[in-house]
Amino acid sequence: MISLRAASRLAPRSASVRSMSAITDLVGREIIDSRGNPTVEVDITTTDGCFTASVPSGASTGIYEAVELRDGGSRYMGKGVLKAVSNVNTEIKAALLGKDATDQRAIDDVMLALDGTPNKGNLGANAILGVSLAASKAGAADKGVPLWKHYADLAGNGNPDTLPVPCFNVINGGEHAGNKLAFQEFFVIPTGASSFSESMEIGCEVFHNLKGVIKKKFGGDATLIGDEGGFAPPCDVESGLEMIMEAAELAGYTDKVSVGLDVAASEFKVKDKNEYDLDFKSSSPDPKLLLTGDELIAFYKEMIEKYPIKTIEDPFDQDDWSNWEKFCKDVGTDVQVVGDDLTVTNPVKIQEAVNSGAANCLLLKVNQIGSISESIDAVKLSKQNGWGVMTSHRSGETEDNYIADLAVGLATGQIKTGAPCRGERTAKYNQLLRIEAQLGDKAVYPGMGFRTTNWMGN
Ligand SMILES: C=C(OP(=O)(O)O)C(=O)O
Ligand SMILES: [Mg+2]
Repeated sequence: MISLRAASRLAPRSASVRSMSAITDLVGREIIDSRGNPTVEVDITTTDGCFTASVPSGASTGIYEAVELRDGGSRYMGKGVLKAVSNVNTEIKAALLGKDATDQRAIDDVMLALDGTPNKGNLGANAILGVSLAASKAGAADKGVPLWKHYADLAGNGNPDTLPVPCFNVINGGEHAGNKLAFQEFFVIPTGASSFSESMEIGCEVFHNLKGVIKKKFGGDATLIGDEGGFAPPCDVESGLEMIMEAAELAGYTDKVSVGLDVAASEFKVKDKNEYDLDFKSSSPDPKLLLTGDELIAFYKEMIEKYPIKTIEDPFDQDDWSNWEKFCKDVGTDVQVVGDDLTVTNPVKIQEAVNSGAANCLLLKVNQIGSISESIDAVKLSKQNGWGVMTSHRSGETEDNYIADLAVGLATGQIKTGAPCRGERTAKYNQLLRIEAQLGDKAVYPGMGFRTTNWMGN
């Protein structure tokens, strides 16, 4: 026989009978991320149960991101997060016990006030975000709805139906791999698929064929993988794009895929010069690979002519506004120009980029800003200004899969969460397959329409 408590979970509670879901306990702990570095995990207990969330961490972090509190010292080579954990277990816990987990904005506001800095430097964005995420899971459970629906409700986005187009990062370079490749991420994007599940099939088949292409060209050692599960061959930018298209052709999907790049150019801008060093990982850099901003723009345009590139992220350094503006003005109608280090999921930075026309898409990384409510604000501001939004993981990840729900709930239309391998990446893709099944016939896959999705919020 089904218990009353279990029965109550099967149907959404109506607003009139729903009681407040008070937080009765809050516990932070240190766990390990996909790179073997400590990160914060938080349990929130309410009358509905215990809800756990964990916080990701970047390697090519933007200088304007909210503060990720690390302990310093010798433990875990200075990367411990016991200070952030202690902030969860003391100050944040004391402030939130008894608060309603369904009132996400109030919970986040309490923590922002408690921190009292513009960049979460006191409590740590990693402490605040862990609690914010766990609270969102508790809130969804209290309402008896899936997490993606709860996120949609928090954003005023009605009943979302749109799965994101996955940007599979199948070649890793930059700070995410030990190869010579300067650009950080090379995406194969199944824009011609007719459903999310078909996009997974295409992504996986291209990925497997790419392994063969790389092995033939560079040998088996070159098929080792980088931080996000993509291959890390000793190739240059153009041959990376070429090999992805060759793999797509071998898999029979030339007409169904586009490609994209995350250049992560802040990592190789030459300090105080309008120059970018595309050989920055070499001990004796090749001077021919030192490009000015204009030369880099010319190179991007040449690649856009030759390959079906639909999106380019961080083409320039986070402070190089003039090159961003020039580039976006030139190519922004046809190609998505994505702000990551430039905008750091921060409404102030996004507004600056909107005003100057430096980008036309937000990369949504919740730990750059440090709370769910502020992430929703960032998405709303971007959408209101006609931007695209790409939901993103970090290069250091955990098994937590909430970004899949966030991508659907906020109708971002696109997601990047690595290659279709490694558990911390597949956790997100597999959750999207589950959500697609939950939506059934209603599920929409935007394909080429990934830049402008059905957004019901305001
Ligand atoms: C996911 C990325 O890498 P990281 O998490 O290292 O910033 C990125 O730059 O978009
Ligand atoms: Mg990036």
